[in-house]
Amino acid sequence: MCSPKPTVLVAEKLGEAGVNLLKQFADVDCSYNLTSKELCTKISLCDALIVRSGTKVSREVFESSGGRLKVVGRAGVGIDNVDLAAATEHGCLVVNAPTANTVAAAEHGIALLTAMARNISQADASLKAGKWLRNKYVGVSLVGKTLAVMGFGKVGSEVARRAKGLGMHVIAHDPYAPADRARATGVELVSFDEAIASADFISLHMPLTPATNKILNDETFAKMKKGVRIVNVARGGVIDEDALVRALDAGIVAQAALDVFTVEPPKDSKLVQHENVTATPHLGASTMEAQEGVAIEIAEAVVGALNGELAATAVNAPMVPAEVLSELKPFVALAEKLGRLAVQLVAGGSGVKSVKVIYGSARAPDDLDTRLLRAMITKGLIEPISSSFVNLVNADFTAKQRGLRIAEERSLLNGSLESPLEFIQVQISSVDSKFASALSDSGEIRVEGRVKDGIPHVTKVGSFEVDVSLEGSIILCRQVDQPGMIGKVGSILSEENVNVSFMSVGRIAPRKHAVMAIGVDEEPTKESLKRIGEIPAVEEFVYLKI
Ligand SMILES: NC(=O)c1ccc[n+]([C@@H]2O[C@H](COP(=O)([O-])OP(=O)(O)OC[C@H]3O[C@@H](n4cnc5c(N)ncnc54)[C@H](O)[C@@H]3O)[C@@H](O)[C@H]2O)c1
Ligand SMILES: O=C(O)[C@H](O)COP(=O)(O)O
Repeated sequence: MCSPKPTVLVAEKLGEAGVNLLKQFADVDCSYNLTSKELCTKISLCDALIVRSGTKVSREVFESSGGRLKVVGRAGVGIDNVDLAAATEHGCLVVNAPTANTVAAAEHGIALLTAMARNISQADASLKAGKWLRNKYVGVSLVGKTLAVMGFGKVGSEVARRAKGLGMHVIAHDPYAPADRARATGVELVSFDEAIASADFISLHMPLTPATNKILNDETFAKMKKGVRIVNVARGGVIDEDALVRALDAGIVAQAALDVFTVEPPKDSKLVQHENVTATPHLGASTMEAQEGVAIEIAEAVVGALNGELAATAVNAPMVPAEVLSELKPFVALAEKLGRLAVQLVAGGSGVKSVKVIYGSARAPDDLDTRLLRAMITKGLIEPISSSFVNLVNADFTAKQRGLRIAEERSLLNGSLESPLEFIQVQISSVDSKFASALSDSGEIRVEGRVKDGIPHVTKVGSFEVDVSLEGSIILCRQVDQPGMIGKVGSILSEENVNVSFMSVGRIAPRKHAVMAIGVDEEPTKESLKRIGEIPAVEEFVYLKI
């Protein structure tokens, strides 16, 4: 029998508090040191995967999951070991734990900086080998020296603060960091060339990206002060390691202290064995405190994501602050239902390519983040007509793949600022409709909805005003406006024991055309729908599953 609990595969050692937290909610499989093949085999039985930096979560892993894998949790910061594009394409959310190991990494950076400056590891090894070499291991002082912090993010800024406490003159290079935040720490932001040319010590704290890959190389080493000292607790790949060996041999770089390597564990020992290199095996985040913190942070994020909550630390989906989310929640449901409604009004054979969404709101345009709403409209539009599973993660990607363009527009209203939105309107252009009355005067399918008492309602179909809650399914029916129509349709449905939850009639003028919208709790039989269609005044009707 299938377990009702989700299964979480923990593929690398995770702090006990995190594992315990996961166990309250899921079946937890702690299997370490899996080969790629073993991971690919296991993953098809798992709903979530938790890794640190030692596991490559490749495209093959997502493909092997057969769609079951919903969340990858990275128990740490760097997500360069996770194929994010593949995760997004497979609708798999990637979350990380970005803050719990910041201080540990910064402390390790400072530990390497000071250990390198005073030859601690070399002197220790020499003493343990029975030697007493006091002249050989004379170090350099830190006070008054210039430290260039490359990447002034969470770790970089903590390193900067600590280095200032050691009496160093700290400068930083970070193209995206706000200058006032740096200034508040007493750090001047400078250009890349200025940073590397003026530094006595360089400490690397940027992520590994195509732009930072091998950012320290033969050319950049040549621009540095002779005798510069380098610390890397970021990612090995930001340094061209062969070039670093050459720079060390040439004396351009006097010393390096490295916690991270291009390939881990490093295959080529030339760098690690170099006598001017102090090396640790990627220990930046490895303190008891940081690992417990990271484990709890990632376990909470993974459990939340499996419960359908939007993760605050999502890496490949919009992060929506909790207060914004609670405000938007009813509109999220409305958005999806309007998408479902609109697409079911399209006649077979018309390809849906162009959709316009209008958000009616009294709030200023930049006060409404529509990414979540757009994703849910996309889900509503695509899921009823395909086998794709669409979520917040892959909505934009899936729409693009299907050649579906979604344009968004704001309609600025004068109403109350209390609610984030008054209405959402979805238009599908250049298609035929199976319910001609859903076409607006300008020819596109048009449905509009509002939230009333927390419940989504459709309030306009084509040019007709209606009002039906979008809770079950609905029948839209156009007829010549005349007495007794509600009764006739209602009695056909009641004969079939179909409960009518809501009914509303929108008409252009008395005794002209009207559109009746009927909400039903059960699915009417084909026969009863046929009988509704045969009522003489009924001109067209459609049954839509919401
Ligand atoms: N050794 C470890 O165990 C360990 C532990 C934690 C973090 N890390 C690594 O440290 C690095 C920093 O982590 P963080 O938490 O501070 O990340 P962060 O995102 O808070 O900071 C990274 C900073 O780098 C900047 N940046 C991006 N591109 C840059 C470029 N081309 N030049 C200069 N700066 C650039 C960003 O603007 C950002 O401010 C990451 O690579 C992370 O994986 C390693
Ligand atoms: O990116 C990180 O968080 C650090 O590199 C730590 O990696 P780890 O979890 O493998 O120690």
